[in-house]
Amino acid sequence: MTSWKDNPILTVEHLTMRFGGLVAVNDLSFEVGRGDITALIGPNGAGKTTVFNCVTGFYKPTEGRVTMKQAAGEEFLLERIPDFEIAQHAKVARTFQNIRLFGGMTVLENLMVAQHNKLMKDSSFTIGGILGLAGFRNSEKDSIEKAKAWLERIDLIDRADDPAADLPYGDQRRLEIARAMCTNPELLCLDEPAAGLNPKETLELNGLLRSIRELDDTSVLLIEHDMSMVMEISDHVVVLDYGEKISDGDANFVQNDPHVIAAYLGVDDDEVDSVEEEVHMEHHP
Ligand SMILES: Nc1ncnc2c1ncn2[C@@H]1O[C@H](COP(=O)(O)OP(=O)(O)OP(=O)(O)O)[C@@H](O)[C@H]1O
Repeated sequence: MTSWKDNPILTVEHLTMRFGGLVAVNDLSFEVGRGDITALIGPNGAGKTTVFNCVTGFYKPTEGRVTMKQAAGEEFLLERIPDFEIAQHAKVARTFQNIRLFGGMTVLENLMVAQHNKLMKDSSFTIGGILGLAGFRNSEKDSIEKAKAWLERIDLIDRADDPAADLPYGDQRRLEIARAMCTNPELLCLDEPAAGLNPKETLELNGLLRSIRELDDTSVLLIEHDMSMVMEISDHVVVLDYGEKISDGDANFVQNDPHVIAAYLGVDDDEVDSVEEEVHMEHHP
């Protein structure tokens, strides 16, 4: 199954990222299908975060091309545009490994700040606009409505006026995703969204990600170490090891790929054949 090749929202071609002598990502190509949940996995140091940083404009790749194609057909070469434009114009949003909410602001304010760009644009960046012209007022009302709708969805409407830092960890993670969604992304990039979550919180996260795929026309690209979570919700999994792609397919394909098993077990390449035999034996005893 390779449906992601037929209608990709993101196409990564020959991406290479070097840090001095270290090649963190080497000639990597893959697609992210529109409407899919795609996971980027691999052992520690495989290059996953580096790929994310190239896609979201935090790093300029040494070589290669990253193309974002919006639903309306417009294309953006992400390696050529500054990171703030990637969020605003290309409609790619991201979260980070460590939570980056504004802890002293309320839960609601965190979702309002995310919509700051639109608010400022609708007020024509003027003080008059902000001090009460209809455009700004309407826009502000829309922003509040949107924030409220997201708080309902993540079940935090009762905590709207509490400081974000007072929320339990799992709620902060979901608030971060809601904040990213308030920027209306077509592609949402999540860096280890399940890290530190308990099983109940992971289930809630899965529900949220599925609802985003189904209700918001937003495709999801995530890095994750929690394999059961990845296999449960991903339509497509790309596996990296030492900066190179070693497997690419649906969850079932990747789980049974001896190259993946060998990489996670730390087995050398010349032992892959014997791992393959073992995997085969397990499934066809
Ligand atoms: N800014 C940087 N400068 C130098 N080396 C870096 C930099 N960022 C990453 N690296 C190196 O690139 C390689 C890939 O790192 P990266 O963080 O992308 O891997 P990862 O798959 O995300 O790992 P983890 O699962 O541990 O987060 C590692 O060897 C890392 O030390």
